[in-house]
Amino acid sequence: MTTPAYALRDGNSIPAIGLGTSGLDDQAGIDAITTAIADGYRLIDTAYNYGNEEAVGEAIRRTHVDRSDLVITTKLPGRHHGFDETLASFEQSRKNLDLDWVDLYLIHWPLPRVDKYLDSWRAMISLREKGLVRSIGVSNFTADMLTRLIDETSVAPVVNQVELHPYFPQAQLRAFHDEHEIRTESWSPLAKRSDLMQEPVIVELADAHGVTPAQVVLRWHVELGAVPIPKSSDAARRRANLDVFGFALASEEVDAISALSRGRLWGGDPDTHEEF
Ligand SMILES: NC(=O)C1=CN([C@@H]2O[C@H](COP(=O)(O)OP(=O)(O)OC[C@H]3O[C@@H](n4cnc5c(N)ncnc54)[C@H](OP(=O)(O)O)[C@@H]3O)[C@@H](O)[C@H]2O)C=CC1
Ligand SMILES: O=C(O)C(=O)[C@@H](O)[C@H](O)C(=O)CO
Repeated sequence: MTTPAYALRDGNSIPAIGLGTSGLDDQAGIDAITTAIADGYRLIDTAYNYGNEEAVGEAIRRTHVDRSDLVITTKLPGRHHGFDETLASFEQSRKNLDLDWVDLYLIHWPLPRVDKYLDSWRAMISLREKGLVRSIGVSNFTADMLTRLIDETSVAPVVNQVELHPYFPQAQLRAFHDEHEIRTESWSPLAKRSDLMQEPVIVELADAHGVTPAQVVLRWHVELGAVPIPKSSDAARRRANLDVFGFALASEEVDAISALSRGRLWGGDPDTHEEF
């Protein structure tokens, strides 16, 4: 199954859907990620703080898919913000993954109180110039934080990975992304541990299109131009999550799903949330 891809502002590309790996650890994680790649996933999302970069690296070694066909994302943890600290942290992630390069490197959380994300961004620019990272981006950044990065360095992130699902559509931030050629990536795209899959509008659209509620939700992300990275420990559900390019949602159906908006599901306000 070939997944469509989007061109990024830096000349690279990103698949239109990826695999989230938070919680896919140890041998079970290796097996899940290896199977997911064999089933067609080409974008794999991990982070230093997930503690599974080694598992992702082992899955890449086991797969028969060419390394250059994969987009591997990892993220800088909050405790390693700062120029030199970022360079050292990246090197640790690269060794954990056992890769010659990382395709997409993100600042995991901005930590504005610490106020070192600009130093880290400058370090990430240098990593890209050295060819150790193909693309650089951020996660959980606000429009004001993105504007600061652009104004101070003239280098815009190619991606901002943010909490995004029908309960939290982030229309204003997505509009800012579109205006600045920043690709929106959706974390927790299925609004894990919520009642989203039982929402009547989701169930009715799933019946109308002959797909599952989760496929309706993931197609909603695609219609918005966002890149969802759903995580599943189950092979059948991972394959179903990937299979969302054989149908479309009309604009009024997209709007009906977006009307479920009610705010963040967790306390992840970028201006105050701190993860180190
Ligand atoms: N940058 C950041 O700050 C953050 C990044 N992330 C990234 O986003 C990824 C995805 O987000 P995550 O928080 O894991 O949650 P998701 O929104 O992807 O939901 C995952 C949950 O949904 C279930 N699920 C998956 N597929 C289906 C399906 N087809 N039908 C029904 N249930 C399904 C999974 O259960 P099961 O496994 O049993 O299928 C799991 O419990 C993470 O793995 C991580 O990579 C997440 C949070 C923050
Ligand atoms: O999973 C991630 O990448 C995270 O950053 C999480 O800790 C995230 O903050 C979350 O799950 C919020 O509930």
